[in-house]
Amino acid sequence: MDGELSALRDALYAEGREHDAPLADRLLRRRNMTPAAAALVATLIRVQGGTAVLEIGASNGYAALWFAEAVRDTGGRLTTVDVDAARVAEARRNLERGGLAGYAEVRHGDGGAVLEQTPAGSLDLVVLDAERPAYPGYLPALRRSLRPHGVIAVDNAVSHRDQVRPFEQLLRATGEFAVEVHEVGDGVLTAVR
Ligand SMILES: C[S@@+](CC[C@H](N)C(=O)[O-])C[C@H]1O[C@@H](n2cnc3c(N)ncnc32)[C@H](O)[C@@H]1O
Repeated sequence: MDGELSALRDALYAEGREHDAPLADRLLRRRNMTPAAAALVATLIRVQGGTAVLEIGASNGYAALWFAEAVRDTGGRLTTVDVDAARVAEARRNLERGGLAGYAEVRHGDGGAVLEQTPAGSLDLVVLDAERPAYPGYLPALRRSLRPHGVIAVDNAVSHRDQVRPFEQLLRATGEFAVEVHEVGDGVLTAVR
């Protein structure tokens, strides 16, 4: 692993924890994935050889630094989306600092709309790390845009179990996905098609 990239990620993660600690309003927090959860998803991308990866909820690009590194090595590309323009600018800056801007597109907009525009069967892996109540509404577009053996990864599946459960139940009800919840970081749900 690139030592400078690793040091940048460590610094951003520590800075994010410090930034978030005094903030009562969760929408003002960066709420980065834990390193362990981001590393798990990056490993899935590598094992899968995933080249088309979408993250919904970029924040300042912390987790994107993990996913963009993975797609750099698989010969792919990450698209990461955020509704907040200031965060989009930060994510772009951080990907630039990490030398990974060439492997990632940071889009400003609604992740659901981006999913809707994604060609059928084109995505290898989708990371959901935005507003959890919206996830059930993403399911039709996820089913359309994911390729066979594609993966959906959802953060906070343990820390916010009750908010993720409706989506988990819908995924299981399709009968199309092997669904597991991993007790890594804040909990990562994986659904493999
Ligand atoms: C938990 S943070 C993402 C953290 C990021 N994945 C990381 O690990 O560094 C959630 C982000 O989702 C964004 N967000 C909320 N609703 C969204 C939507 N509908 N589409 C795209 N981004 C959204 C918020 O602005 C916020 O930056």
